[in-house]
Amino acid sequence: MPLDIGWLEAMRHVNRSAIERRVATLTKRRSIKKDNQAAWLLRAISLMDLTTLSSDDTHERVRRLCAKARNPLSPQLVKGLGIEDADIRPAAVCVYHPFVSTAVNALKGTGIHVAAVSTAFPHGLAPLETRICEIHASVEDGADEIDVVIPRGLVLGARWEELYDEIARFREACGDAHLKVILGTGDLSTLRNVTLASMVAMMAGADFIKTSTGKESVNATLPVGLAMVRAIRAYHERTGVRIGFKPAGGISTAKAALEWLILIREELGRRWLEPDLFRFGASSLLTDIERQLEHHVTGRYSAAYHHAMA
Ligand SMILES: O=C[C@H](O)COP(=O)(O)O
Repeated sequence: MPLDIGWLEAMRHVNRSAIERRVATLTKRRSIKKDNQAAWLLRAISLMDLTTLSSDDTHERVRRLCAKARNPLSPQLVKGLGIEDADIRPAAVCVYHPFVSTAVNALKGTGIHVAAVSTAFPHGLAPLETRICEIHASVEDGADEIDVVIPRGLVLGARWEELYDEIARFREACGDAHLKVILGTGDLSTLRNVTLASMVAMMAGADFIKTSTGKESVNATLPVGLAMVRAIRAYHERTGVRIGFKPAGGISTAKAALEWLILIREELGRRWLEPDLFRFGASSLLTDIERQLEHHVTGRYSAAYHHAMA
C-alpha cells in the first residue's frame, strides 16, 4: 500500500509502562499447562528458523545444520514422545548468502525453506544498489526467504519516505521470495520508533517483521515484541492483511519460547501460531527444547553437549 503518513501520526502514542504492565501480566498469569508443554515445544520447533550467522561459518557447518533440520530430534526422543508419524521440522534454515546453495542442496525434497540474510546484514550500511544486488544473488541461488535489515538511521531521523522506498525496492527484488524486514529494535531507542518502523515496513510490502539481527546489544524483548504485534494487529484490522512476526536474537531457552507463544496467542490469536505467520529466529533454542523434551520423557536432564549442534 502507499505510505500513509496520517496513519503513522495516529500511531505515535505508545505507552511504554502500559506495554510493560501487559507483558508482566501475560508472562506471570498466563501459562501453558505442564501436560501441554511438550506439544507446545514441538510447535516451537516447527515455527523455527534454525540459524547460523557466525563469522566462522563454513559449508560443513551449514551442511550439519541442515542435517539437524532434517532430523531435529533423536530417534529415542521421537519414540519416547510417540511422534513417529508427526513430521516435526523447523520451518527454515537461515544462513549468510555464501551458504545459500549449500543449504538448498542439503534440504532438497524436505519442504524446509532456505532464508538468507541480505542487504549488508547486520547493519544495512552499504549502497542501496549493492544491497539490492545481494537480494538478487540470494534469490538466484535458491533462497525463498530473504531477511533484510534496515539502516537504523532512517528511523532515528524519522525519514519514513526513504525507509518506505528502500523496503519497497527490497520487496521488488525478492520477486516471489518472502520478505522479512529486520528492524534492529535494540538500536531504535523508543517503542514509538519500533511501532512506526513496523508500520512503514508493512506498508512497503514486508511479509514478516522481525525484531533483531542477534548482533545488537539488546535483542528480542517481550515489550518490543508486544509493540510490534500490536502494529501487526492494527494493520490487519485496517487492511485485512495478515503480516507475520519473527522475534530473533537471544531466544535460547524453552521457557522464553513458551512466553513468546503465550504473547502471540493472547494478542493475535492461534492463527498466528503457524509457520506462515510466526517464526523464531534462533541459533541455540533447539538444544534447550531437546533437553526439556528429554526431561519430559525420561525425567532427567542431559548436558547440552549431548545434543548435536549444541
Ligand atoms: O536471525 C536470527 C538471529 O541471528 C539468531 O540470534 P541468536 O544467535 O541469538 O539465536
